Amino acid sequence: MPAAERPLALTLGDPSGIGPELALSAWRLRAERGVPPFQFIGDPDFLERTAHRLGLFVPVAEVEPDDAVEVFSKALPVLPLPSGATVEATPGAPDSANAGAIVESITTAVGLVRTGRASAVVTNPIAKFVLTKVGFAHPGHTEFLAALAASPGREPPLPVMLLWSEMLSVVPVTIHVALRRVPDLLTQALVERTARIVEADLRTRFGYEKPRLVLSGLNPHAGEAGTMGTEDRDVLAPAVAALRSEGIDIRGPLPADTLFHERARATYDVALCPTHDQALIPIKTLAFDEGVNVTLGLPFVRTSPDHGTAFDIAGKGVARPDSLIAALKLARRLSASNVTPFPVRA
Ligand SMILES: NC(=O)C1=CN([C@@H]2O[C@H](COP(=O)(O)OP(=O)(O)OC[C@H]3O[C@@H](n4cnc5c(N)ncnc54)[C@H](O)[C@@H]3O)[C@@H](O)[C@H]2O)C=CC1
Ligand SMILES: NCC(=O)COP(=O)(O)O
Repeated sequence: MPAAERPLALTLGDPSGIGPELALSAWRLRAERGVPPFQFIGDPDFLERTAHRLGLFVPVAEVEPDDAVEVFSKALPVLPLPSGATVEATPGAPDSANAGAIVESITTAVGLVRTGRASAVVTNPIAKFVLTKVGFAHPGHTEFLAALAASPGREPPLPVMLLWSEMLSVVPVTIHVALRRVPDLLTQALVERTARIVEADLRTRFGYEKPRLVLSGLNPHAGEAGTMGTEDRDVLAPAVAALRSEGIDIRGPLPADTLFHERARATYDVALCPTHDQALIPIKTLAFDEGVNVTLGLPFVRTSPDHGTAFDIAGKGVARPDSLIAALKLARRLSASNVTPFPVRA
């Protein structure tokens, strides 16, 4: 089935967070905002109760994956979890009892893409600590999806987190790790592998002819010639030189503090940053409602809103669906382009 005829697979996320209500809002705005057809993967009764509690009229329809697109104009299609797991959740009160359902929703979404019954995975936010508490071994979706994408007996692909918006796109080279571990993890090989994936995916998935990359420094003033830290000079600069010798358009390391003002942003398409917050603070400042988290380096398309579970506002009916809608629309666009899909299994 061509990607355009397949629904997106939208995961449950943390049911105590804002994800389920955002799914309801996105469905209600489907015509007005051009939201592509999606199916929510979770407990249909839970979603119905969520709509009722918020006073929203949203018909929820339990579907088989192949019926979701047809149903979407009339009702919000929900694919129950294959195990039959049900979900009970109090807004703003995360409970690890739901960890199984949260994870099953993600694995089911990937399975649907793998078998050609969904065009892409769109994830609702999860709170990492809720899963970690019950032994989940992955620090976030990004790393878990890479593990799910691994071929039997092979190393998982290196997943790359891209936060994308019309105004700015950024990539944290190290992702969900403590700051004190960054200098050890930030190797020349990691920078080079990350940049190659970014360059290739921006070209083949996003349609940039020759993407312009920059790399921000790790230390103040990009190390000030080695006097404020040596990583910029000894690790980042050699990585940039190697990548440039391969024909990749990348500059740096450049001081991080002057990389995100308007004139600087006009000189590149994506900024790679050594740490999570160096990358995510500028985009969440400039484009919190429009930003989309995209995992590059996978054999399928995965997007997500840029924000988290927002437990402080869950259940209050004030959460903005803009970033989820942007994530659904970008997933549709990327899955319609020339991506190498999973081999379709019968
Ligand atoms: N893709 C994912 O699964 C992500 C998950 N998280 C998780 O979310 C949890 C909470 O993280 P925080 O740092 O508090 O970030 P957060 O994004 O959940 O909330 C930060 C602030 O932004 C507000 N906010 C977030 N989304 C909003 C929306 N759609 N409309 C209106 N206001 C919104 C919240 O009310 C809060 O004041 C963490 O446990 C983290 O692990 C965080 C980022 C992404
Ligand atoms: N801060 C971004 C974030 O935590 C998203 O992580 P992931 O769950 O998409 O890996």
